[in-house]
Amino acid sequence: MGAFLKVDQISKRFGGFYAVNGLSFELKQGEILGLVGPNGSGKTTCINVLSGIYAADGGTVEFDGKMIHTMPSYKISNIGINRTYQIPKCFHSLTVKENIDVALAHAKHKPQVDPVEFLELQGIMGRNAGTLNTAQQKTLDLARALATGPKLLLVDELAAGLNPEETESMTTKLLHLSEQGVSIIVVEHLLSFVHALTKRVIVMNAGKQIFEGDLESASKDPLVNQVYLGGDAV
Ligand SMILES: Nc1ncnc2c1ncn2[C@@H]1O[C@H](COP(=O)(O)OP(=O)(O)OP(=O)(O)O)[C@@H](O)[C@H]1O
Repeated sequence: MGAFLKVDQISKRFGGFYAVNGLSFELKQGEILGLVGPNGSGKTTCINVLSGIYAADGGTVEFDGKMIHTMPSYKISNIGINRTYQIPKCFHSLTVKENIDVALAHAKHKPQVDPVEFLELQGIMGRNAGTLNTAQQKTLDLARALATGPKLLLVDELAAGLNPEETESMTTKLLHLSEQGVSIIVVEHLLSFVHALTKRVIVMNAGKQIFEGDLESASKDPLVNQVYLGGDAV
């Protein structure tokens, strides 16, 4: 199968500073890619460009046969890319049900899974999102993304704030989505989570890719060790 997502030399700068600087990679349908690297290396900015939060200053992004790098975020969402946020972006004054209903109302694709059942949210549907703990808000953020039936799901530090049991459960769920054909990019500091999800990671530093391969090989790479891992990958 060919590339479903083709990112070619994308750049994003803030003033004169390049947060992402000539990043290229491809992703197949149903594939999971880990995007890792030190703080400030450009991972979230990459996700922000792919989801249309920022327009790229250079380069192209092709998704499912369409060039999307100049599209606004709502159009990108409509064609099947959706995401979670490092700090979940649910509506705090709405209930969990209302939050999911808003996403369902805007969905252009049938969800692959029922987000409520899949993420086991039945017990908190009447709670206001603002009263949820971090793990619950992250799960709700994911539910809202899944309600849109994404073909490409971008998850930004989903495991941060989850306990080991919740992390394991999240791993199983993301693997299930990938088996359903959903491509997933996982931005993550918790490398054991990434390791459980995929053999393919890109290590970023200063806006550029410095390594592509599996985490075990990354741990043996001198540059990755120098800037990021300190010799301890998984
Ligand atoms: N809106 C913005 N305005 C100015 N600088 C920004 C903006 N967003 C990100 N940056 C800068 O771009 C660089 C990359 O940030 P980014 O959040 O993409 O890194 P990251 O790899 O996701 O980091 P972390 O792992 O800490 O989340 C950082 O130096 C950051 O300060």
